[in-house]
Amino acid sequence: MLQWDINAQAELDSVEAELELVELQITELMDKQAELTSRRNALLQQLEEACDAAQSSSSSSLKPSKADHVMNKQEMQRYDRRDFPWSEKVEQQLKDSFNLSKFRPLQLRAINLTLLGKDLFLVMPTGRGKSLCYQLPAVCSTGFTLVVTPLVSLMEDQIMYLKSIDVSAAMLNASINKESVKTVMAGMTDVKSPFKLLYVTPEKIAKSKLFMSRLEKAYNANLLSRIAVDEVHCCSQWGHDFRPDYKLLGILKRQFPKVPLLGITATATSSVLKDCEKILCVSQPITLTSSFNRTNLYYEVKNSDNEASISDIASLINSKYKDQSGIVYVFSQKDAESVSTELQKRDILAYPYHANMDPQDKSRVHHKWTSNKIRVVVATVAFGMGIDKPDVRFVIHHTISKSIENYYQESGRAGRDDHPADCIVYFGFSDIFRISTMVVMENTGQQKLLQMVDYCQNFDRCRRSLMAVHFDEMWNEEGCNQMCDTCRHAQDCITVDITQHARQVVQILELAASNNEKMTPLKLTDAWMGKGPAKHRKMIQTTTLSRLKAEAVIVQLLLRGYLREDFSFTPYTTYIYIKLGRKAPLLKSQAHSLTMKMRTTESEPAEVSKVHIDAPQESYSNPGKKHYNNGKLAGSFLPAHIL
Ligand SMILES: Nc1ncnc2c1ncn2[C@H]1C[C@H](O)[C@@H](COP(=O)(O)OP(=O)(O)OP(=O)(O)O)O1
Ligand SMILES: [Mg+2]
Ligand SMILES: [Zn+2]
Repeated sequence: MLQWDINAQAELDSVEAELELVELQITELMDKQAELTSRRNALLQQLEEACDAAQSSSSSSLKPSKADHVMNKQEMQRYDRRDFPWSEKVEQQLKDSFNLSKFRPLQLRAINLTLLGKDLFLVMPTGRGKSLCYQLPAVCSTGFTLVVTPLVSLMEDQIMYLKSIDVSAAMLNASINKESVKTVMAGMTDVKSPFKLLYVTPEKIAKSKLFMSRLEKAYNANLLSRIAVDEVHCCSQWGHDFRPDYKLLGILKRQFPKVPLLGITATATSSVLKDCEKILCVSQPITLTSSFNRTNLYYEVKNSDNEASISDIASLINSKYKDQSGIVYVFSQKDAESVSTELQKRDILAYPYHANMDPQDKSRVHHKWTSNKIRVVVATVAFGMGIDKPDVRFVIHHTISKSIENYYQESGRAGRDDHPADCIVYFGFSDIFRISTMVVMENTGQQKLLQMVDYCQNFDRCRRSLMAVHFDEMWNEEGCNQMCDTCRHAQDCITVDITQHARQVVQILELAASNNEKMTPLKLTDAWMGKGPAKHRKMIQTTTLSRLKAEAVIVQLLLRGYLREDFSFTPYTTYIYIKLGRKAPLLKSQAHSLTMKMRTTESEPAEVSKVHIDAPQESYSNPGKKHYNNGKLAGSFLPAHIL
């Protein structure tokens, strides 16, 4: 090869490397642009609402100009009025049948809107009383309300409750005998309406032609007064609990267009709701969303270390939560059994609950816990929808949830009585990968899991604000009131420069790749800490960080795209390896630096170099300019402990 060719090749390589860096920086900036645009739009909307408020207070009439589904707050308030033709009956039933003295936020508005015949999506936090929004209209209307519910146990609980307050209700599901099915089917077209609510599973609508034809008859006789779809997020595969049969529910609105539909959920982002709108064939429903913020819940994340965390959980239950009720969520059936045994050994009345138990055993545990005969249920996600015990004082996650939606829903079972309650997650490095193998085949499983990991590892922002962003809610800094560990212990965190650590990790992975070797998360951490096989330690800078901090750095690099997970499947198991992520090449630049917030309250002080508190999270400084952190030159290849 000519000298000229060699020079040209070298220059081409360097230009290509630089181009790649520029492209990554453009992607970063575009992400930032998207974030700022969405913030600007939110602020513009806020301003517009403030202007509307000022205008409507200066004129007595409400503007009728906009379509219902895009009404602003002030226009919506007209549906809180108590002078509708049905208002008197609604108030009377609230007190006499439901034994409640007043409405909670948004309940009256939802009830008025559905009684006006509007299609409605209602997004309200867990335990805030969504069921009343279709139960009360049902008793105030002629005919019956069809309620689609995902679980038989959920409908059984509701029917038991309605019976106890003398509201007639019926259900149809696979466990009902033929005779009862006949009676219910006849009741559907009986003008005397022997039941006000009819609960069915989505399968019934998707698969039973006989049922659909009875429904048609009831519709033609004006006896189908309303359709409520509970846990409506199950329609969308972007939601956290997708149920294939929910996808077929569009038939309801297509066949019964005049019947108002009410979709209900505690957890749905706006894109999930848009998807549900399409699937259910409702055009432009009004969406009522109440704040996701449960002000009485204290959110906290602790580091998990298997044995130690069980002892920690037990001593919390035996001290702070003495004689109180709670739930400990675990990852698997095996964990449910082993953790409950460990808690029992420590004198705690704890029972396991998981999907593989007999239905009778499940309802026995549920019932004993509800009636305070046992204190703690150690449960998998199978202990889910429909749990309505008001005085749950703690929900502890022994293992992280697989998404923020799941976590919000599971932790939301605490404090339904509005008294203070704690929601604690034990976050462990290896748990990320245990769950990863479980969700890898799900559409957005990996992305959702990483959002949950970010919730646990982020000491920069209030835990509530992270949830707010997730649920597209505008966040007001005062909304937390020190009711999360990040806000309460902000002084226990410092910003640390992890650039050198990141480079060491990348170096290990490069070395492994050159030896054709795959690194599991455990192998990688071991090699970096100078443990494990000697060949991994050759020629690499081992770290002086504690294991906990080394793991935290690796997680941070995963979250920010410097590392990525790589899966390998066998018929029996799934293996996870760590590989370089798309941002890893950025670390080649001396000017690139990377910081993260770490807790100082762990067993030893952070051994990494501190940086000025308001330094940027990641910076692309001018390569010609030196980048100083606390007087130290960042970006040099000195070993971490010297920095
Ligand atoms: N206006 C009210 N005043 C006092 N208590 C109420 C009111 N409305 C409902 N409740 C009670 C009844 C229930 O015990 C509890 C939870 O109601 P429920 O309808 O089951 O919640 P939900 O459907 O919003 O929660 P989930 O998301 O868990 O299903 O709140
Ligand atoms: Mg509910
Ligand atoms: Zn907070």
